[in-house]
Amino acid sequence: MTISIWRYSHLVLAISSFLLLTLASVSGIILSFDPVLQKTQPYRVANFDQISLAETLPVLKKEYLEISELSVDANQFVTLKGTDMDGKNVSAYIDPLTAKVLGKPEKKTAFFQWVTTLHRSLFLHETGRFFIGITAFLLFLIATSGTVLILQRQRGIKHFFKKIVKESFAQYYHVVLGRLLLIPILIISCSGTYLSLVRFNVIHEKKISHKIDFDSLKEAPEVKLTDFSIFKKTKLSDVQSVEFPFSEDVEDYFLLKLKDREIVVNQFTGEVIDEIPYPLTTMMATLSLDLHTGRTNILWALVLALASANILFFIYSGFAITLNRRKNRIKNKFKSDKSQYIILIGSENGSTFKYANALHEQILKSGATSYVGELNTYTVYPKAEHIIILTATYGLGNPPTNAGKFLALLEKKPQLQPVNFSVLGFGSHAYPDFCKFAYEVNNHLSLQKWAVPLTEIHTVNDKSPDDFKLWLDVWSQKSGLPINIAPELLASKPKRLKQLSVISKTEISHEDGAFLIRLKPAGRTTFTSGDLLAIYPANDYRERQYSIGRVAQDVQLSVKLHNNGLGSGFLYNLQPGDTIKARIIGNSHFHFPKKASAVIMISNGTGIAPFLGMIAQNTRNVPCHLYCGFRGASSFELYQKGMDSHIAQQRLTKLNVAYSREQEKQYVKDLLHRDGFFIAKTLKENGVIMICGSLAMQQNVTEFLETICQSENDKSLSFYQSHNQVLMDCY
Ligand SMILES: Cc1cc2nc3c(=O)[nH]c(=O)nc-3n(C[C@H](O)[C@H](O)[C@H](O)COP(=O)(O)O)c2cc1C
Repeated sequence: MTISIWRYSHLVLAISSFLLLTLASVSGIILSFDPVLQKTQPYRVANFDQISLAETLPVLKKEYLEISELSVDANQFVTLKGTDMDGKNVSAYIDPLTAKVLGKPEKKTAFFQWVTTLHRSLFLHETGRFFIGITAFLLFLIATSGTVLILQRQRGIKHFFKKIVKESFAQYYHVVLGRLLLIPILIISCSGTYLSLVRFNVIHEKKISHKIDFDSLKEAPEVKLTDFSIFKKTKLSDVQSVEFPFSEDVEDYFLLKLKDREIVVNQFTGEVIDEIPYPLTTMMATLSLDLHTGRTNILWALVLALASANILFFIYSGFAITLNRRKNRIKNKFKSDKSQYIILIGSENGSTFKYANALHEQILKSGATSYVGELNTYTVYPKAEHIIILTATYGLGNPPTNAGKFLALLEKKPQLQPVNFSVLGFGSHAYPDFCKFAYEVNNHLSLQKWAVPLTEIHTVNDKSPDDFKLWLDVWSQKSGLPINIAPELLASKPKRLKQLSVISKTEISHEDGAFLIRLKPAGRTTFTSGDLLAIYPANDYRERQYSIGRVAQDVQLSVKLHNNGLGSGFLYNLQPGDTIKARIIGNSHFHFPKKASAVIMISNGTGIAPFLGMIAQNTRNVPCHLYCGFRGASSFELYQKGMDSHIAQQRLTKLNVAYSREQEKQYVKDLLHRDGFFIAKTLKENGVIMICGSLAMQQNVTEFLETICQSENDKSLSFYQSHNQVLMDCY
């Protein structure tokens, strides 16, 4: 609940300010180059920070007939206004040590003036300034609500800078850059807000006025300018300006405007007549201006440019995240206890929502009341006439995470009236337990007294819109609700595909055939071993994923050729030189650990693929132990040569191979039993175990690990899993 309030506030603030924020950011980026360009001009003298007023003023007095003011700007360029020895007016940058004229102060270029006005007031004078002020304050609120969202996502301040799980490009960089640029953005927004508050007199800046007792002013003892102690101790770098006495009357004086105070100095004796520190409001306004414009420091100006550019990225990525969420959002017009049609979804990666939402919208269009929810929210629906369940299957025929509680809820909460039900399973024939969870749901429902089967269970292979349509036609006919959804509306084309060319492919030498294929991505692509390659063999919605081993700069896949296998058949038929389009999916939870005392890799069959790359990439020679299982020695032949060279180069410390159909007829699990003590010790000493291969092997291995962790280390397996010491990628 609280997360949605913060998220909602973050979104509302962003929507209400994004247009002005875009203008302010674009103009802000341009303006941050103004101080950079100014500072490259050659008017700042060497050792500026060391020069005192006692050194410079006498020199200037000697070289000029009259001086009215000396000022130092944010670039530390010194400007003199006065009259030269020929009686001509001077207003120029000067060298404070030699009094030489260095150049003429120039006005801002018309372009920078134009952008400054846009940035400050949108050319709308005070009204524009008001809106810009509000925008700065909204930016502050957006940054604050964003920080709270990151804190909630990371579960506390302690984990603020911990790894972010990459769900999508927009989400990942929105959070990562948000954390990085939080401070500059807070500074930009706070300083902008403060300057606006001062401008509109909400914060009142008190003017300084000096009270001078003119009767007490003395002309003696006359002291030379070089000996004025206040001039001696005041450095030019602390000065904003020095106003010179108008005449030689004792009532005229030097007025020093420093960074933090104003000082009135007797022109004859050098005595400090009056000294008033600036009020806090003035100091804050100067600091805000320095921080908001970057005028005092090139590096800070560049940070401001970067932060402003990132505000533009946040606007883009924020909207991309929202649109993505809205796409799969559940939109309910009617409450569940008022609806005739109840659609319940079991989904892990969200694609099933699209089908459920399409059905829901069509039912609503027909004039009936419909409600969509997740399977875990199952309850009693007093007005329900139909329950329609659309669910995916994961793991070894397991429910998706939003459906894990459904079967228990079903037993606990019987419906009070007879309700028709229909189950549609989403799955893939690439997995041995095709749509298993959907079948379980269907079986359990059939046993409920209140449940009336409306259709047979149907299944959708690989998100096929045509399969969905087959079920929809039957359901529509049986329910008497005429509903039509064109399959084209549901078919989504894969996006952001990269071109890869085939470098080499091995042949299959035995009936248990696996082959290695190496592909080179076109252009620069960042990926590493453990990432996934998604291919679209039929150039449609059907996707097949393979674990990548990165070898040199290439993608290497180890693929088992299945009879009529869509993906494996497609890859096997490729020839060197052919090109394919595919998507590389980052899989950061299964990368070779950056820090580990040792790594134990466990695989069976083609699960060895990512490890082949990781071992080849192990140039730091982290101790690596590979436990891999195959049917027979001929299956391992494909990898044997590579392994020998890795051992010779110490990239692999020890190789352990189990053959299930030959020699001792062992499984990987048996090798692990043999080395149980070593495995427990590796975990205890901060080593990492990586598992890749079939889910059945994963189940066996995790059972063994649970036992050995308890008996040897007195810890549960989940302890090591939560410390990223046991990483799995099984299918
Ligand atoms: C890691 C993984 C495991 C899967 N396991 C199974 C499975 O055991 N049985 C099955 O029929 N489909 C399996 N599938 C396929 C999904 O159920 C199918 O793609 C479904 O349409 C995904 O729906 P969702 O995007 O709503 O989660 C699996 C998919 C993945 C990525």
